[in-house]
Amino acid sequence: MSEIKNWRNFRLYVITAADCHPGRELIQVMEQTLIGGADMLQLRNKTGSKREVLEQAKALRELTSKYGVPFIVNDHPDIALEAEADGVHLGQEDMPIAEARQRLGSGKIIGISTQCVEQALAAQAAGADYIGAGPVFPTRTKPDRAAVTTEYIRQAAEAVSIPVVAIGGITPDNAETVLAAGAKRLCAVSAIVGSEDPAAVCLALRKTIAAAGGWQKRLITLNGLAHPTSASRLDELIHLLGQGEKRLVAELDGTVVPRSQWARTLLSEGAKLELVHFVGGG
Ligand SMILES: Cc1ncc(COP(=O)(O)OP(=O)(O)O)c(N)n1
Ligand SMILES: Cc1ncsc1CCOP(=O)(O)O
Ligand SMILES: [Mg+2]
Repeated sequence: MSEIKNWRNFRLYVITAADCHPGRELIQVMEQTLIGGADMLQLRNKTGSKREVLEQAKALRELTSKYGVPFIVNDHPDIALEAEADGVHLGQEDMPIAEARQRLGSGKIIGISTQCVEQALAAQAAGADYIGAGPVFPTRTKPDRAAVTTEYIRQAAEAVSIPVVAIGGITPDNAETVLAAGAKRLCAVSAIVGSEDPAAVCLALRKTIAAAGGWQKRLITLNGLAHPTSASRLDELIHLLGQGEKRLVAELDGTVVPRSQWARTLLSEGAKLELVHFVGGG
C-alpha cells in the first residue's frame, strides 16, 4: 500500500495528451490543471521514446510536488521509479500487477484499467490501489476500446472497496450523469487539456463533483472558529468566502502566505488560518 498521505481522497484525475494542445507546452498546460484543482496527474505518452517519457516524467514530478499532488506514470514502472513518481497505471495488456509490485515495492500506487466487474475484483485481489473504469463513453483518446457505459460505473462502485475512477469521454456536460451512476472520482483528458482554458474546465468539473457531494470537506480553523470547507487550496477558500477582491493578509499555521502563493498553498485538515483585512491610506 502507498505511503502518499491522503492520496485516496483524489477526485479529479487528469492525464496528459500533448497532441490535444499543439503549440502549448506540456508543463504549462498541466500546471493550469493543477491551478484548476486537479488532484492526481498521469503522464501518458504512447509515442515518445523512453528517454522523452523519462524527461517529461521528471518535469511533471517536480511540478506536482510543488502542488502536493500525486503523480502517476502510464505503462512504465521503470520510468515511474526513476522519476520518483508516486506510482504507475497499467492496463489489462500491460505488465501484470504482481510483477509491477515486485519492481515498485509496497510504497507506490498501482492503478489498473478495468472494463468489467471480473477485472475489477481481480485487480483488487491482486493488490491494485485503485481502478480506472472505462471508457464510460466512446472517446477519440482511446478509439479502439468499446464504451462500458455508466452501468459498469454503478457495478464497479459496488463491487470493490478500493477507489474507482471513471474515465472516457467525460466532460463538464456529462459529468453529472457519471456521478449519478455512483462515481466519486472522475478522470478526463481531451476535455481538459484540449481546452483553451484547462483551469476553468477543471474548476467546472470540481464544482459538479462537489455538488454531487463527492468532495470531501476539510475541517480548518478560520479566524479562531471551526470551518468545514470543500476548498483544498487557499485561493479557492478565499474565493468561496467571496473575499478574493479584498485586500487581505493570510496567515496559515503562523506563517504569512503572500498572495502570489495562494494558488499553491494547500489546506490540510486541522489547518489554522487567519484572514485579516487591511485598510490602506493615511
Ligand atoms: C486512470 C486510467 N484509466 C485507464 C487508463 C488506460 O490504461 P490502458 O488500458 O493501459 O491504456 P493506455 O492508457 O495505456 O492506452 C489509464 N491510462 N488511466
Ligand atoms: C486512456 C483511456 N482509457 C480509457 S478511456 C481513456 C481515454 C480518456 O480520454 P478522454 O477523457 O479524452 O475521453
Ligand atoms: Mg497501458
